[in-house]
Amino acid sequence: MTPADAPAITALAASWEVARYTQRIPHPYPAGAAEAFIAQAAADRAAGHAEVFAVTRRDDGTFIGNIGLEQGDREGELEVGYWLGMPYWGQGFATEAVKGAIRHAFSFEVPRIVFAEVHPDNVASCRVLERAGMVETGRVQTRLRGTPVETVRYEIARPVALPTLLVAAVALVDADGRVLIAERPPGKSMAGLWEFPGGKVQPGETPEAALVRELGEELGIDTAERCLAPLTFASHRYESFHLLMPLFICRNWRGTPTPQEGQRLAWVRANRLRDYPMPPADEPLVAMLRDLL
Ligand SMILES: Nc1nc2c([nH]c(=O)n2[C@@H]2O[C@H](COP(=O)(O)OP(=O)(O)OP(=O)(O)O)[C@@H](O)[C@H]2O)c(=O)[nH]1
Repeated sequence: MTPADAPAITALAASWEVARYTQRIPHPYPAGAAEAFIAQAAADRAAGHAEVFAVTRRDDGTFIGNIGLEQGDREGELEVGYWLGMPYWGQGFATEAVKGAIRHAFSFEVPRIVFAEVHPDNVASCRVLERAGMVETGRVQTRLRGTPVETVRYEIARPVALPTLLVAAVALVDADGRVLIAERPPGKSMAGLWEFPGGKVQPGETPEAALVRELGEELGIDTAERCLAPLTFASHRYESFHLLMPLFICRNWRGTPTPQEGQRLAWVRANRLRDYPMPPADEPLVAMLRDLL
């Protein structure tokens, strides 16, 4: 905000429809209040406990409202609050502003949670918070403009960065064009689903070396890195990790694949792979194999 925003604030914040659900906009709106508000915002920002921004229309820079972030009572929590002038309601501006404020808040290390408290009758604002990805977490007894009220609390938590897991996998293809898949044994995650042989790439290992090792350990076969041709890859978000899985194709190996870890094996034509339930990450791979083989 700049002092030049004062006339727009005065004009837009004067309406009761705007002020009624806010904690702080005085009504009627007195002369000098906008200038005082702008000065206070600058002081709060300098002191580091709150930041208030002008919300402006992207195409012409028109001031349309305010959005702010303020330290909550609890450690690691920032409260988001906003208002827009009535001519700018119902056009998605508030949702865009709230999303921007959340992104801004989480660009700093500290906040774990951004929350908002909203009057239950302020249905439009509840929808804005939901569209910005916030969820209702409870009710809070408080006072709004001097009146006791139960507000609705909305929260959004900092997105957790998922580790990327590198797993190498291979489609072993026999002379009849069938592909080998293995069933994940009971007790493992996703037990009962069928997958391509392979496993996690260990630190310091290449995907090819990991596969040569895994094929020995899991299937008792010998293969050479030069017999592994890159085919495609899967990139899939699981709940606790993001899987990055190069899929190789191999038609040459020594020995007969034999389960070394009690897993069931199946040689399947590419167009029958659909009959075997596979992990979600594998679905696009199956389509590619069907086209290839
Ligand atoms: N080998 C293989 N793994 C796959 C496929 N699709 C897929 O989502 N994965 C996932 O990639 C990871 C493979 O890791 P892994 O085989 O080394 O490990 P695991 O889950 O059997 O457990 P472990 O750590 O006890 O060996 C698992 O989370 C598995 O669910 C696939 O087609 N082949």
